[in-house]
Amino acid sequence: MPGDATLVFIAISGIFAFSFYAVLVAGQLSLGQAGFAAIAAFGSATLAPAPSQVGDVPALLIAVAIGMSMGVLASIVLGLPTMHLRGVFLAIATLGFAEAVRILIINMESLGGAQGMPVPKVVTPAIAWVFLLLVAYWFWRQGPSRYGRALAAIREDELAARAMGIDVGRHRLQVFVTSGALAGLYGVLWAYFVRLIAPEDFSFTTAIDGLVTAVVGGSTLFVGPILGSIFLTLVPDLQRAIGIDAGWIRPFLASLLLLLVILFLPGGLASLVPRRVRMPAVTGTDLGSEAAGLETRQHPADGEPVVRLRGLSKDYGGVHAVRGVDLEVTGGEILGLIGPNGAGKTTLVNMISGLVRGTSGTVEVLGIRPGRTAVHRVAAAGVSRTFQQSRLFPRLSALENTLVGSHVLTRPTFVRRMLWLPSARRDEQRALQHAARCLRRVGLADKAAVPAKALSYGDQRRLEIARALAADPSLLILDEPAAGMNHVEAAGLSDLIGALGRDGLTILLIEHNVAMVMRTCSRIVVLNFGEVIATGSPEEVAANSEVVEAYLGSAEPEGEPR
Ligand SMILES: Nc1ncnc2c1ncn2[C@@H]1O[C@H](COP(=O)(O)OP(=O)(O)OP(=O)(O)O)[C@@H](O)[C@H]1O
Repeated sequence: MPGDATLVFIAISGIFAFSFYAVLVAGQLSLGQAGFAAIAAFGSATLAPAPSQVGDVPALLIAVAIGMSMGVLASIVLGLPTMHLRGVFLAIATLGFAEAVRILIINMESLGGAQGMPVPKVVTPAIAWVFLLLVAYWFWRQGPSRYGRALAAIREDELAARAMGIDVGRHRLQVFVTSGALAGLYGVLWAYFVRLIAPEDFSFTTAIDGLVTAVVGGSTLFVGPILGSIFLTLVPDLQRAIGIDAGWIRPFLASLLLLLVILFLPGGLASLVPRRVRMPAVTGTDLGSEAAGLETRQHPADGEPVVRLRGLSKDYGGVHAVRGVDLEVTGGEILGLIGPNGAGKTTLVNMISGLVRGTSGTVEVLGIRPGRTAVHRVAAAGVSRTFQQSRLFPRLSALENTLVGSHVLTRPTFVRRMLWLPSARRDEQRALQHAARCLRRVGLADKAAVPAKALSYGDQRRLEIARALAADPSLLILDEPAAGMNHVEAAGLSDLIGALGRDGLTILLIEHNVAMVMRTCSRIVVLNFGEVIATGSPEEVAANSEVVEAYLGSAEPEGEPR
């Protein structure tokens, strides 16, 4: 049976690991937690009333409130200027912050300098574990909520998450602040347990310990940090039990484990825990938001303008990718966009969905101005898309991918899930049913539980469509959805697109499979060297000599020029 100190260390290292987990679930690597913990530890020890005055538990609770608030404040101050940084750049910037805090504290006489300051010992195993369980509860409820899924989507593919209507900047700051609050909690619990806190307690190695614990335990399932902490805290105990008392063994083992986990078990120990994906029973096939009981969306009526481009151009240095395109797409149209490789098709739809800003000209889509409006707002307005190179969330199941697609239609559920309110369950159930219907519509109902990365290429293309459909879009943009599909699959896809069009959806289809475009679209626009060279019905376009010369002339016998 582990001793009291071991129990406390497991709990508080677990909390510290959760402060890394909080950001890792959103794919963010930050190493400033030791700095937040130091600010919270020294701040609360200085400002909170003494336990002898107000009692142990009240003193600790006040210290926790002070420490966590300081962690939140510090993370906002650090987060605002650094949130645009990604990957290793954010890690370096936050590490620099933590070191600056440590050096500042060493030089502050009032905080005891390098010697540190004494703090009364108040934390017991019971107190530490109550805090750990509260934190674990938070992440348990967060995981399958709309917020938790949005974070997982950001981790898997930030650009695709934006295109699904997720406000990536806000979510990244939120997890950073959560991480600051938890690091603050860790700092206070540490201070009120070890009796003497010193700046060295919050050094670079402390941060690495927390990170290793989170990564070894697993950064995609909430039990990960607890597993990691139990494992790594018990190593010294085990060493002592078998009579090896060398101090280097724990850091050595931790580093070795980190290497092994990264190489062979990227999901950490938590990935050994089996996960369930519940496929809800589905009724009906209507994919509209109203039918799904989700936020309702008003689609443009037939003939109403959906997209209006005026003199739209995009230059990349000397490359004129798109030149002076004028185009209107109206409600209920299935518009095909064809042209040779490099003609500017993807650049054009990137401008329509707001991913790329035009060099000149105007874009108006569903009453908003993509390029001047954040990508997630364009998605929220009803523009949904697939990508030329599949951009699914690889480690999420097909059902979860589709649920993320419904982000813009669903209401937040995290806080209500924490409070166990029935309305949250109801909302989640509706979202699940809607997602399941979208999967069924594209023929993937039996693949709901399969991670996107394990699907066949054709299924991945279909899943992208299901994910885009889940937003109940007013404009659906499909960028080469049939690429890599065989003739039978492409014909099935063409039927699906036709059926969606008959349901009133406005669709913009980029495709090199000309036979499919001719069969599916009501109107076709042909681009060549960034310019529109023809617009008209499939028959008109097929008969246009300029189009035949620029593109169709190179058609292979089966009608699939590349
Ligand atoms: N980010 C970028 N930076 C520089 N040049 C770019 C960029 N994106 C596209 N281009 C160039 O713009 C031109 C149009 O590219 P785009 O991908 O839009 O064509 P496309 O018609 O979609 O081609 P494909 O059929 O091969 O997908 C090409 O010459 C391409 O090299």
